[in-house]
Amino acid sequence: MSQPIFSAHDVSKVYRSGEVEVWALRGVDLDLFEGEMAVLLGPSGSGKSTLLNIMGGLDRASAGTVRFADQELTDYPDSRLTRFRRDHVGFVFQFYNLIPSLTAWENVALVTEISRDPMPPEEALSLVGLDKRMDHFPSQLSGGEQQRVAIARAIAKRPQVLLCDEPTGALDSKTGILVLEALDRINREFGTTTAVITHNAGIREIAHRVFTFQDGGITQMHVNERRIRPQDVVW
Ligand SMILES: Nc1ncnc2c1ncn2[C@@H]1O[C@H](COP(=O)(O)OP(=O)(O)OP(=O)(O)O)[C@@H](O)[C@H]1O
Repeated sequence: MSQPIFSAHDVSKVYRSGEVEVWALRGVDLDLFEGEMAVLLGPSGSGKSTLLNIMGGLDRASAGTVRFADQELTDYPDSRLTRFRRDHVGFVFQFYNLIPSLTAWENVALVTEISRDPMPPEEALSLVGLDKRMDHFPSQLSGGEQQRVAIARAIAKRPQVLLCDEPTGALDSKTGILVLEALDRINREFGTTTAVITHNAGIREIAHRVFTFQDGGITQMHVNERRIRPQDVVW
């Protein structure tokens, strides 16, 4: 770990609906270092997803700045933000958003066809342990396997950053651990900077650093002296 690849500085986000204002983020600072695995914890509504979406270019801050490497994202027009997202960021969400009528291989190929320097879909699927399931449709796969297809789809374009919002939220412990193993492997082998939002406090121990959110702010940052392997996570 050396340089921050992401720097969010004094980021606030206000959602307005008529007279009502919701402050989702209140002046948050967060750096993510190249190659780091970060876990974001905190109660529902504390602002975790909002910050991840802003860093990944899916949403915009109301105030503050976000930098990625040497790019200042804050004032990018939509077209440039879309390009940044496409070129550099992989997203994994709680629900896998696979296309049901396409096989695992085809779901991944959809992304590799429009990427600049992708790995072949079969390589991405092999990295998440699904080399034997490439021709299966989502309905023929378990929840954990579908999530691993979603991870393969996210990493196939070789993103520098992987942003994961509750990737194990819909999974039991056994399949959840397989999903964490896939994320851990990609982080270690490719040095992909990875941020994982979770409600499962046991997962914190696989991270280099753990950020705890409360009421739209980060109230604690903890450095793990020793990271544990996903298979040793106590669910
Ligand atoms: N589009 C929106 N319009 C209005 N309010 C929103 C919107 N998106 C989020 N919020 C509010 O912003 C606050 C932060 O939401 P956010 O989803 O970032 O929290 P979170 O910590 O990720 O929660 P969870 O763990 O439940 O996903 C919440 O009060 C939420 O209701």
